Amino acid sequence: MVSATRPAGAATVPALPLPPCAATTSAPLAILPPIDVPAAQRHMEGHDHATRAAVLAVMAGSPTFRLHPGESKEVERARTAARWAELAGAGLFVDTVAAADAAAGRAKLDAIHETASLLDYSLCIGMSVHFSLFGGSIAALGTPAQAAAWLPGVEALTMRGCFALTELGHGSNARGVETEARYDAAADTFVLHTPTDAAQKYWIGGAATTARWAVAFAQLYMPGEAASRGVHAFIVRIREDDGALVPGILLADCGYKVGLNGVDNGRIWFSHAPVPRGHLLARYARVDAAGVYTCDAPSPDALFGVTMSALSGGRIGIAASGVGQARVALAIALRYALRRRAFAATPTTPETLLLDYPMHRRRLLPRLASTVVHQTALNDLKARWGRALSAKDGHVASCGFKSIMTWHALETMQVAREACGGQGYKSENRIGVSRAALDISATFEGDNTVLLQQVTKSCLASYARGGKSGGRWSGALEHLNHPLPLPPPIASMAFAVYTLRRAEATLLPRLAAAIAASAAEPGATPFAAFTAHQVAADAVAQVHTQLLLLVAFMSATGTGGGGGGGGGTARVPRSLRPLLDTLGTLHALAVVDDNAALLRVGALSPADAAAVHDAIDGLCTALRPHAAELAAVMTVPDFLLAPIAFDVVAHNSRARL
Ligand SMILES: Cc1cc2nc3c(=O)[nH]c(=O)nc-3n(C[C@H](O)[C@H](O)[C@H](O)COP(=O)(O)OP(=O)(O)OC[C@H]3O[C@@H](n4cnc5c(N)ncnc54)[C@H](O)[C@@H]3O)c2cc1C
Repeated sequence: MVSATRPAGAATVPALPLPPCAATTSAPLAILPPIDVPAAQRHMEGHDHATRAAVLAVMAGSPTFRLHPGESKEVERARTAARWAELAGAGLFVDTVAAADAAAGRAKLDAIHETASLLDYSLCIGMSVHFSLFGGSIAALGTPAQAAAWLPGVEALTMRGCFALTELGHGSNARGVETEARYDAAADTFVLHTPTDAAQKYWIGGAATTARWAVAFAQLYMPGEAASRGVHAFIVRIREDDGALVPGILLADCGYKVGLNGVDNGRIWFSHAPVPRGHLLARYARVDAAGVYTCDAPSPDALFGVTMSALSGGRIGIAASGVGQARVALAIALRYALRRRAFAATPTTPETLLLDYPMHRRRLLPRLASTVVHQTALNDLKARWGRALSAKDGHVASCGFKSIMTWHALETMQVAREACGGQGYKSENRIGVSRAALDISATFEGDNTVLLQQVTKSCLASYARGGKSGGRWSGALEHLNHPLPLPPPIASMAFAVYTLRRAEATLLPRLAAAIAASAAEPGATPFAAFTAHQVAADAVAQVHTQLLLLVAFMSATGTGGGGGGGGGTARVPRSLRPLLDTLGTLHALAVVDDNAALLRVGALSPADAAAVHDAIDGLCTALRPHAAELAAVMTVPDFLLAPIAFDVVAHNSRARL
């Protein structure tokens, strides 16, 4: 995607000059002081700025990182591998998964994955399967001795791994995987076996060609026992270092996908494959030299919960890649809308810039505002992860944020591609191709719909706990203890918080009562009782997650009155407050406008709904003069944009044929 009309790649994020045709055809007054773009870009990046700059420098400086859409999966895989090797060659992975300071190592890795994802989602996912899922499983589920033995090889890429949880027959219901690990006391090994074709491991990133090792999840059977001790994780060699097959392992390629073809997803069958006893990741459950099994969790179900929640940090990475790609799409679409003209009022007047159409602003600017809010809330979550956040709150936030943010990103990319018209459909203009790759983010690392059920279940548990303690609720449900105050002004974040809380105060007790009534029916199970009310449960999760997001943004930025009790980091420079206040308000209005449940439960009156709807147009119009700066706030270097973000006519000139 090298273009004579585009600037050569730059290692740092440049300030975006206002294009000459960005003058408005109508001229609304600016509501903000000039935006402090460099400060806003640092805010969007959040952390590890030097690492991000180093990744960008490698990407900008190497022909390996130029884009070539439409290649075969073999060529794409080879290119992804070459890109990964160049990043490794630049020493970027030193002090990541094997770092003495695990939190700093994780933050550095996040920065590398997020920056790579701006260019190539396959590169991001290939790396994150190896480092965060394979290495992350060893770190989270292994003993300190296992971590010390294996993580240096993971970091140095001498122990290439994949993450083998999903089976053809069991994806979302990972607890139901059928792969067996039977402990053989005489040989002091586990024997891994795939009992049926439905139990083959499926979609395993890296398994088709690159991985030499897998963390494989299997039901553990101890000698003489018919019942499984639950799902356990094993480190299994699936190929020799030279790529040769190993006995007992059969591997196959998943073939072409809708996108993400730079990742070699594969299938794995185990055929009575022996695995040394010391290769069971043994932080929470173990078999000792005498063949005795012990587990720190009270039941196989509890062990599964601990095992999966240890991995929930990976969902934050998926959310972050989504937000990053929404930023790229918005930067491209906004810049295009500041150059492209269509229709004139009279034959003698210039045609109108796309961004001077109210509808065009309405499609792009609320999404841009939400993208900034999501990025801020995510940066705040990462800063608090493992420190000022309980495991339960982290799990809820990671499930909810991943779902809302990846759906938002996918819709935003679709809108951005349409906003660029036919040019948006051209591969070289990136948005559609990136959207196809990102599409999978809605269903992997936890299917979004299923993840939102986790959010609701946690809300229901907290609600029941509060009820049992005499109607005293805590944490995110603390607002249920107080009557709601008078409604704040409509064009404010506080109004959205007020409205979402009103809705939650109705939806959650109503759902709890409905599930309790179903559970009291003869022969009912907790599963059936919850399932009967899944649709209402989804509305609770949507409202709860939007609240978490907005409150996190307000407390992390000190805007909108602080947001009522979020544990945010509030470190943003003063110069950014007006921008963040305005974008936060626009996002808040859009959330209320989009959520029909608020009207259904009477948390929002039809008159207020109409006022919210109109206020969005007002803010979009007012932000119009800042559009070029807002495109720069998306923090995408020029070399990661697309030809349509520059002079599309020059790029397509006859002279360049
Ligand atoms: C490109 C790609 C890469 C992947 N990489 C890996 C990897 O490296 N390692 C790995 O282990 N896995 C990987 N996966 C697998 C991925 O994690 C699973 O696809 C995911 O968990 C969903 O499982 P499933 O595909 O079986 O869908 P299903 O679980 O069959 O879901 C299908 C649909 O049913 C709905 N549904 C399911 N249960 C419920 C319910 N209780 N209530 C309401 N609706 C429900 C879901 O919302 C979804 O829409 C990858 C998948 C892909 C496509």
